[in-house]
Amino acid sequence: MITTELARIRVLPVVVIDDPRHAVPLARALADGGVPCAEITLRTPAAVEAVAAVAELDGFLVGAGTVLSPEQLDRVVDAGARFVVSPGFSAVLSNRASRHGVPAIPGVATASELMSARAAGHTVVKLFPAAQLGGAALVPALHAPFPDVRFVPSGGIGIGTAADYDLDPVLTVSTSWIAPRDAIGAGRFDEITARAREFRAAVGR
Ligand SMILES: O=C(O)C(=O)C[C@H](O)[C@H](O)COP(=O)(O)O
Repeated sequence: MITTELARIRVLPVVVIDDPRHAVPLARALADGGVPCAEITLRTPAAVEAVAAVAELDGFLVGAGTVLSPEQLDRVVDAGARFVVSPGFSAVLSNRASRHGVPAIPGVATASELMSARAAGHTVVKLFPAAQLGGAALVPALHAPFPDVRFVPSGGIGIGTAADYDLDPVLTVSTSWIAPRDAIGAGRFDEITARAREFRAAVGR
């Protein structure tokens, strides 16, 4: 199962790719650092091509992020995305993902949003933007009334706070800290491998 794989890897790098030719070296750099997965955000025109390139790699789990519309969802699933992530919850996206049989991880920022997502069948949600909402303390607070839910905290989490999120209800920790956009653009893949290793060590297990 995808969520089991994400939980095992324990870190989900969020990446913004400007040039699709960077996608495969980036994926290899992350895997070399012990983090064989990525969420490629649909924030650049290169994103769908980047998903398709990385989907060809054995042993690498690629998802798409910043999925805002059903049309985008169709496109990334066609390109080979194995899971989709959104900053918020949308029933339309949720239905579309189920139709494709692809796991969707919607973002929630409040208990009400979590109730909507749960009513649509989601038991894995992204907690976004985690740091700005109050940080790691939010996880046990929201987990108490929703013990069946696991969280993917995302937003403002860097190496300084990564260890705070090493909590049982956390499925995996999402961060753009590992692969900054400028490092990808400049081809500093060794640096990305080192950051992957460092962040992975910080979230434990
Ligand atoms: O829009 C989405 O679907 C997203 O994926 C949002 C990202 O999870 C965060 O933007 C990552 O936050 P930073 O680690 O602070 O950069």
